[in-house]
Amino acid sequence: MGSLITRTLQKSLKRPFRFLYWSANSFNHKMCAMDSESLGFYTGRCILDFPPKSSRSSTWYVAAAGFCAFSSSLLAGSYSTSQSEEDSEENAHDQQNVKRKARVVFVLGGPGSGKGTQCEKIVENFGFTHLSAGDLLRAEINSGSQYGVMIQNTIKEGKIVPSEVTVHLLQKAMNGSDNDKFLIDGFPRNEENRAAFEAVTGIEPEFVIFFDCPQEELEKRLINRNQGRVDDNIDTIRKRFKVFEESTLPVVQYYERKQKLQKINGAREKEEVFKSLKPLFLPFLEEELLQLTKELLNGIDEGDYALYKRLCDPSLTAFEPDAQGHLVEGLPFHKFYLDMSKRFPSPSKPHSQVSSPKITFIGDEVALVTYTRLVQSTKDGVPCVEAFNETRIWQRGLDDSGIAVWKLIHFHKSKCPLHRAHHKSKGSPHSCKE
Ligand SMILES: Nc1ncnc2c1ncn2[C@@H]1O[C@H](COP(=O)(O)OP(=O)(O)OP(=O)(O)O)[C@@H](O)[C@H]1O
Ligand SMILES: Nc1ccn([C@@H]2O[C@H](COP(=O)(O)O)[C@@H](O)[C@H]2O)c(=O)n1
Repeated sequence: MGSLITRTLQKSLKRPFRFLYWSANSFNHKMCAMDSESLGFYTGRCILDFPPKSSRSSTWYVAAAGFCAFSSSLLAGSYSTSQSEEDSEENAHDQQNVKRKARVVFVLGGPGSGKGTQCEKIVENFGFTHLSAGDLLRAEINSGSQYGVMIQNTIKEGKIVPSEVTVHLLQKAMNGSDNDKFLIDGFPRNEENRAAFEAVTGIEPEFVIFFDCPQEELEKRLINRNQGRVDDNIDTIRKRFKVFEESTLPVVQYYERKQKLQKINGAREKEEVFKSLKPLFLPFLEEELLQLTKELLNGIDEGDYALYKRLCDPSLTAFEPDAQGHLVEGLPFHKFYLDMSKRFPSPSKPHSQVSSPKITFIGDEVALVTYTRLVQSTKDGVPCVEAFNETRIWQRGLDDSGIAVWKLIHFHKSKCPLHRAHHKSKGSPHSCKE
């Protein structure tokens, strides 16, 4: 086990290091030391108490980081495994990490500040997956986990569960999701949470939302929440406020210093709060629509009618050069061209690129994507390029299973005038229609 930890740490750091970490295969509060130069690994040497007396202790953060590099190699499995299992888990984990890099937004605020309520709205509108650290911990209790009793007691006391448990649950949930955009709610609750998450996942949040709300309002909301939570009683609520001030506010301040904090007044009506959140998430939506448009153009280049049908509304309307000034309705007109390109492929597949895109929203459910499309291909072995101005209108609606999806409802395509200087120069790409 020692060599696995040392290898894992060496691999991720590539420099000599000296680490402290706490024992991760039990909750016996043991701190250990490790030194990469001597490859020494000293277990059982108690250096710090757990939990730390001062949550600001820098040694403690180093300890958290050390532990996290260790626990990352144990991602999905149990905490005690054989050497070969460890190796394959390590590889599997590496592969999962290289598969994609998740983008994360942390959502913080006092207990009852509306984190869960607003996360639901963000999920509906901006395609994020919501991971509530509290919900994951409660699910762990209900799953009959060996840590269930410890988690239950910690929550009842309004205290913070050891980071190794919470980070493990978060990372498992992230790896089990097809999405790459996550709203992580109620996390990081303290500096150890923050350091552990960063060390294990290597992910820094895009930004951090902080709902600011006076305590009297929070207390009122929690007393009225009525969800049967063991911590929604006045005793635990007061303890949670204290933990929030002592442990979570320093994290909020950390992100403020890093200019990643988005402070939102959470003491307003739910809809008003959400209005302030929307501008923060619009860039993600713009990116999604641009990706969708590129996927569609790629499908057209490939002659992939199945993909075209999936992305377009059946009553799609279009103005395009091939329709000679007529408004085309429905998909059959487009199917003809896509089938033709499949049946009689040109010697070189066309390749479309999007230039100077601009995205405009009309309300929450309609977006215009305007750009110049450059289509590269070859004609008689000579590279040629055509340019089109295109506007595509996407509308969001629910699919058969009630999931929000964007569909193309209209497009307008017109050919750009030729660039004289460009197509005269010998040897450079020229218009296909020359
Ligand atoms: N802006 C608001 N105005 C009034 N009530 C609200 C508002 N936002 C949320 N609530 C209500 O307050 C209660 C707590 O909200 P919510 O569960 O979203 O808070 P939270 O921050 O996730 O809490 P916790 O940290 O305890 O999980 C809920 O009953 C919710 O309906
Ligand atoms: N990072 C976290 C998050 C939560 N907890 C524990 O769960 C309780 C409830 O959390 P909510 O986010 O649902 O309010 C919280 O009071 C903690 O006891 C945690 O330990 N670490």
